[in-house]
Amino acid sequence: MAIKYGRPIELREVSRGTGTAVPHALDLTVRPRRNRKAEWARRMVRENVLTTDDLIWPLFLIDGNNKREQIASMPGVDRLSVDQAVREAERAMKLTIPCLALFPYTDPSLRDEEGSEATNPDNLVCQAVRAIKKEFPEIGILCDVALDPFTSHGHDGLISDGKILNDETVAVLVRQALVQAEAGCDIIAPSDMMDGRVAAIREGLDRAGLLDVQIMAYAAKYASAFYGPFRDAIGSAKTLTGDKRTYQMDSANTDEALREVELDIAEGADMVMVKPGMPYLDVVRRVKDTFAMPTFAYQVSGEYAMIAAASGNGWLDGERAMMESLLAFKRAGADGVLSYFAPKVAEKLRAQA
Ligand SMILES: NCc1[nH]cc(CCC(=O)O)c1CC(=O)O
Ligand SMILES: [Mg+2]
Repeated sequence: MAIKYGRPIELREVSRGTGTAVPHALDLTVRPRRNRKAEWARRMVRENVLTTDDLIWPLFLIDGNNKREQIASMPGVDRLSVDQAVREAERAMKLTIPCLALFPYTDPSLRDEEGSEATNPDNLVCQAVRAIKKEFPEIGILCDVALDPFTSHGHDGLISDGKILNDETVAVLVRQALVQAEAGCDIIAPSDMMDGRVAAIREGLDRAGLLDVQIMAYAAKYASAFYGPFRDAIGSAKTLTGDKRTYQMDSANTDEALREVELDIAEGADMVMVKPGMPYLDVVRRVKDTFAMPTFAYQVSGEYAMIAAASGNGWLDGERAMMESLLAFKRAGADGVLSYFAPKVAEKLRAQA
């Protein structure tokens, strides 16, 4: 007897010989629709749920006071001055969103070839970390580690003769991670895709006595067209020369993602991430099944923009598409999702509760 999904499928071939009392009814023993017949029944058999605990909310920062600047390619998302970011942290607390992720728009006058503003202990990100932690010590803060918000060329690393220098970049990333951790950041999230940076950052943190600072590695990060609106948001789209394909992954590969994740775990990552999200759900599933690590997905700016734009044009029910897109990450095995929809989702979940 063939067993498929643990169920003896030939049983239903056996004639019941009893028929049905209803005229024209098919003689079906199994009718999957029974379990979908009412809201209570659907709730009862539901396999995956999305909660506010699954959300990490990325915020964009800008210098100034009481300032909110719209980002054209991300309708509904603003760049925020530090005081406004603190207000959003308060909103996150009320909505029980566990963690914020911070990304700076660096003033062009502060960008240079080496991205030196990245290691300034008083840069915008560090200011925001301190300000948020002062008022809301209970909320988690994740800081991205990479040089692209700070370099004049928009790349994540140092460049020489048009080449991204791996090991020299890693040394700078360690210093960037240290200033962020010293400002009070809880999770260091290297998004640069240099080889060996997780081990180097772990060692740097440990030597500084920052033993409890976690590392969430952007372990399988692909060279993607879906980062476009993010690069508008942090102001690197116009200055970026070339592309990032010598360090970010080729979208054709999944075995390579497993090797990248394995290395980052061996180097000391506490959590791993797959990015982008929706076009890479197969990778999320493979990573979760292979390593059983806390696994996150980043629903990136382009994914947000697609849903927001279609919704703005009346082509999609934006709220339903948002909820469905986030539940898909849970189904694929993700433990959580970085999403620009985080506050909207949390509000929706609260309204449903
Ligand atoms: N290294 C920086 C970084 N960190 C997060 C994103 C993208 C996030 C998004 O698109 O929402 C990027 C962009 C990039 O690698 O070019
Ligand atoms: Mg790697």
